[in-house]
Parts: sequence; C-alpha cells; structure tokens
Amino acid sequence: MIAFPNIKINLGLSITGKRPDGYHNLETVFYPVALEDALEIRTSSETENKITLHQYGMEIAGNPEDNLVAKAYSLLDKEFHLPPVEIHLYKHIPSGAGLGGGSSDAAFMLKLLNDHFQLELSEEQLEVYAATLGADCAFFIKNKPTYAEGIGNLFSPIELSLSGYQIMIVKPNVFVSTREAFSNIHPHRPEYPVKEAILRPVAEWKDILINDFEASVFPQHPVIGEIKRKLYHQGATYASMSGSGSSVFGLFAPGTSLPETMEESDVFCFKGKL
Ligand SMILES: C[C@@](CO)(OP(=O)(O)O)[C@H](O)COP(=O)(O)OP(=O)(O)OC[C@H]1O[C@@H](n2ccc(N)nc2=O)[C@H](O)[C@@H]1O
Ligand SMILES: Nc1ncnc2c1ncn2[C@@H]1O[C@H](COP(=O)(O)OP(=O)(O)O)[C@@H](O)[C@H]1O
Repeated sequence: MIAFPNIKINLGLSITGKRPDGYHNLETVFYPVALEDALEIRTSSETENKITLHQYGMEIAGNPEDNLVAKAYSLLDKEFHLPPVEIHLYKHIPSGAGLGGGSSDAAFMLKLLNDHFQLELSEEQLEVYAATLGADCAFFIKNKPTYAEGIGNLFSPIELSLSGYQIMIVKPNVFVSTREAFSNIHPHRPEYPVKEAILRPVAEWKDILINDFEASVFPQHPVIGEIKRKLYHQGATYASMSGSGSSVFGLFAPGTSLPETMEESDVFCFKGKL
C-alpha cells in the first residue's frame, strides 16, 4: 500500500504568548500543498525486526530508528501488536524547512497502517495519536485548510481555497532551529489576527498577514529575507517564510508566469499549482 505525504505552508503565524511550560501559544493557518514524499508499507516476512526501513532521495539527519515513520509504527504497535512491516520512504520534501515533511510522513504512516491492517480507527482517533508525534502532525490526518491555535495543536477547519494560484517554494541551504527561533521572539497580540486577515483578498495579505518568525530569523539568516524580497520582485502576490523556516513560498495569481529559477545556487526550488 502506498501513500504520498504532502507538505503544509503557514499562512500567517502569530506568536501570542509564552506558557509556563516553556512552549508558546500561536495562531496560524495550515494549508496543504502537493509537494510530496512517497511512502509504501508491505507486511514483512522478517521475524527479527518489526520494521525494515529503506530510505531514498534526500538525506534526513538522525538515526533510522528516530525516523517519525518508525515512531508512528511503534505507537500503533504498542496498542495493536502489528505484524512486521517493510517500509519504503522516498524523501522529496526538504527537512528543516518549516514544511512539516516529517510530521506528514508520520501522519500518513498512521493512516496507511490503519488501512492496511484494518484497525478501524476514526480520523479523530488518528488525530489523537498524531498529536503525540509533533505539534503539527495531526493536521495531516484530515489534510484540509485549518486554523490552528494553542501550541499549534487546536484545530478548526476553515473555508479557504487558493485554487488556481501557483506556488513557488524556495529553500536555501540554511538550518534554522525551531527552538532557537522561538527563543528570540517577543510574543504579542497581532494588530490583525490571522483568522481575520485570511478572509481578506490575497492581494491585501502582503501588509496584514505576518509570520512573526521572520523578524527573529531574517537578521540571523539574511539569505532567507532576500529570497522573500526576490519573490515579490518577480511578481508574487504574497510571499512569506513558512513556519520557522528556512523555506519561503510565493503565491502567484492565476494566469501569471512563475519566475524561471532563483539565481542563488544551492537552493531547493519547487513550482506547482494550488
Ligand atoms: C511553530 C511551527 C509552526 O508550523 O513551526 P514549523 O515546524 O512548521 O517550522 C510548528 O508548530 C512547530 O512544530 P514542531 O516542529 O512539531 O515543534 P516541536 O518539535 O513540537 O517543538 C520544537 C521546539 O520549539 C518550541 N516550541 C514549539 C511549539 C510551540 N508552540 N512553542 C514552542 O516554544 C519548543 O522549544 C520545542 O522544544
Ligand atoms: N520522515 C522524516 N522526514 C523528515 N525529517 C524527519 C523524519 N523523521 C524524523 N525527522 C527529523 O525531524 C526533523 C524535522 O523535520 P521536518 O518535519 O521535515 O522539518 P520542519 O519541522 O522544519 O518542517 C528533521 O531534522 C529530522 O531529524
């Protein structure tokens, strides 16, 4: 059985307060985009190891046993005593990009195991499991435009379609630590709450839909801010860093042409349609 875990982008991200447990309250909109990994599972005849993970494509930092697809399997295995599986994961989504690639792989692994082994878990039950694997992981269960608050884990669905828009995502070869990005933030209530800004036409978002991480990340990594500036220069209706970086996306109105490439070498670049 095969699935294609996709990414999310953040449309606006306000960090509104610091909590006693050290985590931050935030408000954002997650929007799914079809930049995808490929994830396949098969029941395995292997008797020694419950998981045999084969990985292809872009490298992921860390040990295979720390891979979120392995963690997702262990979570359900504890409860359902699953048969051993062979996993094939083709990484096409860059890691540490603020695109939620690892979380998406984990959420799709839960869905695949549910289907393959007929566990009969509801979407709501899958969301509960996913939430233990990462703050944004549960989003990928329903995988629909979602307003998120709390620590990024309290969801409400929203009516938002960017259908017809084109997207360009550019990720420089720069690593941003999410923890560090949070530590440089001064939480505040936004002038224009994300939930209201998102209701305005995309052409107005430039001035009202803000990702608070940009203020802390751009000074440390000017190349990221430079990419955003170029996306606007090349005709984007709206451009923003996604999550805590380091990728930046540009939304281009239907019928306009996307830029050829970014001049910088050593950048990951994706072009697609929403
Ligand atoms: C902030 C977002 C917005 O989309 O960034 P991206 O990961 O997409 O870049 C995500 O919610 C991130 O989710 P995720 O990447 O799963 O974060 P986690 O691993 O849970 O947390 C990494 C670290 O960030 C800090 N953290 C995370 C979430 C939060 N609401 N407040 C925090 O202060 C904590 O120090 C934590 O140890
Ligand atoms: N299947 C996976 N894909 C990507 N990263 C993974 C995966 N499993 C574990 N990780 C770890 O999670 C970290 C964050 O990855 P990812 O979710 O892709 O980035 P981001 O949170 O910036 O969107 C990686 O640096 C990697 O160490």
